[in-house]
Amino acid sequence: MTITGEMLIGASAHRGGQGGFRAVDPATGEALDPVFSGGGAAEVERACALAWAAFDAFRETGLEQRAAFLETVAQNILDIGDGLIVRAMAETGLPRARLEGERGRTVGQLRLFAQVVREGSWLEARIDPAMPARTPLPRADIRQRHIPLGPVAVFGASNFPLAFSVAGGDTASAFAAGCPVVVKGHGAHPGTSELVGRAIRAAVASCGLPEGVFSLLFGTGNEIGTALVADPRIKAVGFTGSRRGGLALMEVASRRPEPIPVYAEMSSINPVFLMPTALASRAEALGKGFVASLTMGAGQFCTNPGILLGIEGPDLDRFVAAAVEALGASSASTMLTPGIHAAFDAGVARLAGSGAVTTLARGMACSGPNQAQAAFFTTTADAFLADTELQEEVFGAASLLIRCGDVAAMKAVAETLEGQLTATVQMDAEDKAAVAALIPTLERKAGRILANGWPTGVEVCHAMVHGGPFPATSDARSTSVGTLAIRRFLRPVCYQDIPAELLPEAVRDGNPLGLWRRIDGTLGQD
Ligand SMILES: NC(=O)C1=CN([C@@H]2O[C@H](COP(=O)(O)OP(=O)(O)OC[C@H]3O[C@@H](n4cnc5c(N)ncnc54)[C@H](OP(=O)(O)O)[C@@H]3O)[C@@H](O)[C@H]2O)C=CC1
Ligand SMILES: O=C(O)CCC(=O)C(=O)O
Repeated sequence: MTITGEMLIGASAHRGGQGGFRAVDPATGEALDPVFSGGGAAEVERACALAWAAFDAFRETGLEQRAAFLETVAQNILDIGDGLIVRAMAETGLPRARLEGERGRTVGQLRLFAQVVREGSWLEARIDPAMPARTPLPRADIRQRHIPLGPVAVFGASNFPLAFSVAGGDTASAFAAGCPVVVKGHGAHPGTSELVGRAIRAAVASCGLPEGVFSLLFGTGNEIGTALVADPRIKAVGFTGSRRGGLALMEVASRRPEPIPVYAEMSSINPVFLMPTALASRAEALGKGFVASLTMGAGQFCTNPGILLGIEGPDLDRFVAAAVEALGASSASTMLTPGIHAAFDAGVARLAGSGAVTTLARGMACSGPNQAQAAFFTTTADAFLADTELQEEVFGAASLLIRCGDVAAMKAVAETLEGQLTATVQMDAEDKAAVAALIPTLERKAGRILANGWPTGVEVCHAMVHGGPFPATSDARSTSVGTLAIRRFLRPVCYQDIPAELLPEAVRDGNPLGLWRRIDGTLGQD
């Protein structure tokens, strides 16, 4: 498949009037062909008009047709072949194995949402039959199903060029809900984005769907993203990126005459609690495991273990010694973009320059452009509690160990943390009581609590929560990974005394879709 540098607006490919830009191979600094054109207000207008025109037809597609569409997108992405991986490697500096794995996750995610669509419980059909003889007042016939919100704006993430980008979790869940999608592709990997965009567009055509179900826009600067979120036909936003970017888009969304929900996944430092018995029994293994999680993908995961908490003493010292050794032997890795690399270096310099922080180790020296050396720091619980800046995420392989006096001090630090995507406890059986005391705090702080694992690597499944209180996300009631992500793009509609022939199939008598429905409060397939 050829990469042309055009935007994909419905069925047409389009060169925008804004300045052109090229992707950069972060490993070499070389600009890659072709030149991509950036769009502006005119392209947003066209894509949103098409998305709106497609909405009513797309949202009433049969469950089977919509599921088949998701499966066709998945197959089309696979059919691009190795060219997709090669282009993504050049645009991101990420290694082949990681990108092949990410492609598998992306395709698997689309197929999982196809199963969800077919199964239909996301419609949450409910029927409270009329009770004409009820006294003192009769009850009307009241039925409910969920419908999609409308066209969704999706911002591709820099750090997952496939799984959180053009056909990533936000797009898959919005399509599953029945929402047309307008993607603002990330400028760091436009070629990868175009290839995947063309795969989606081909699926739209071959599945007989209206062209406005999908568009892909590019643009440097904030103009196009702002215009997209402000467009009255956009009804929700999916975003993964910086706290500043997420907050800016939330502001745009809330100032609209009709404010809309923004589901932004932004900033998380993912605390790891090293409980005393676990440290005593396996400090060295924990030190190595921590460094493997920290340095994976140059640390460019929002689930990266950015702080650790442990109790002062010889066991913690053994952990530190093992981590220092492993981190010192870790090679410098290419980061995704010069901007992300510069932000990492600035964040590391900020920590290294803090009077309250000691540098424990740095990774191996850099040997090419945009490479980052992993960094491991330590401070005390008191210093951490006194300086809120120490909580700021450093995106990349940098982590801060907080030395605590006892388990109570660990809990005190946990209480001051901002919202998190994850919280991890490393525990043995003897730590159970202390962990039980910590869990209520962790539940209030994080979307996912893990024991004896590492937070990087999110399973795409039904029970996953990749979310959490602000600033991990803008809406703690949601997840951006896993099948529950579909809920973000749905809303309930109630039908009261609507004639049978006008009711949607999901709530008709006789259950023509064979759904699980709640009838007068009881779940069943009647
Ligand atoms: N926690 C996480 O999951 C992640 C955090 N990050 C953090 O983000 C930093 C920058 O990386 P990046 O991935 O580019 O994230 P950004 O938040 O800077 O950008 C993400 C997307 O949002 C758009 N955008 C950002 N700000 C605005 C705005 N004010 N108005 C309109 N659109 C906007 C960008 O468009 P444009 O490029 O045109 O500005 C881009 O398409 C990293 O250094 C890191 O700190 C990055 C990835 C994941
Ligand atoms: O750890 C993962 O698999 C997902 C991380 C993520 O969502 C992110 O870095 O944006």
